[in-house]
Amino acid sequence: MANEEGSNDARKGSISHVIFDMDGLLLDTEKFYTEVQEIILARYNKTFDWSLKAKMMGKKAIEAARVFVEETGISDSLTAEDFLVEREEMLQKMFPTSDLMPGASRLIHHLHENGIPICVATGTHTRHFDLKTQRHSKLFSLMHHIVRGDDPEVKQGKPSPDIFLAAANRFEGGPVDPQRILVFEDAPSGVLAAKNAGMSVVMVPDERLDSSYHEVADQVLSSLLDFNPADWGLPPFENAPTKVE
Ligand SMILES: O=P(O)(O)OC[C@H](O)CO
Ligand SMILES: [Mg+2]
Repeated sequence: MANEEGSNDARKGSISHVIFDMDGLLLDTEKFYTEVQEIILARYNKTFDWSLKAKMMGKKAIEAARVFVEETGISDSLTAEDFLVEREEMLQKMFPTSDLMPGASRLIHHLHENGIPICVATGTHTRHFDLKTQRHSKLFSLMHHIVRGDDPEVKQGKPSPDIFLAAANRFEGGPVDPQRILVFEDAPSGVLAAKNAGMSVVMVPDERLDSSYHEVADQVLSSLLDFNPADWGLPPFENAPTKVE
């Protein structure tokens, strides 16, 4: 991890802005993608596993779809575009049921109440974003801004830094120096994107993700509930979490 090399420690007191990933970090939506991909692959007598999941998660839909059909060897039978059409009906039913990840609400409220500017940078496109967040609009309204994967400034999806640089530009008084930004991510592509943008990253990975993907992150936590703002010079929580918030 970067902090073992010492480069991260100097930054810990200088964080002024926070960028959140969404799928798998704030919202428990990665399970929906996993489920539909398992269903589609079963038709080809193949199984979906976490080594493939690791290569898809966090990316724009078409970029992840290309990885899916190519890595599974089904591209002669199913194009990336047709894969997206096929999974759409299932996803549209699932997304409105999206739950928050543990600790997401508590951390967002804490940073907002303490005047730390926060935003979201998600690879998901606007139509899916609206479905996923429809039960959580109040919480997402605390974000200064939201950058989605179909934003014109996001030419390439994660691990390109485009989305995080666009997010840094849009804070009040932006662009904010990447060295002052802390990113929260769950996906290997997202952690790389944040590092490519010159930012610090707290990774909150699914426990099934291979631990070799943890190495690029500055800090790795098993839950947002474990985040200690004071580790990064941010205002501390006044109370320990008493429940999954
Ligand atoms: O993890 P996010 O929020 O960038 O979303 C990316 C895709 O929609 C899901 O992997
Ligand atoms: Mg994510």
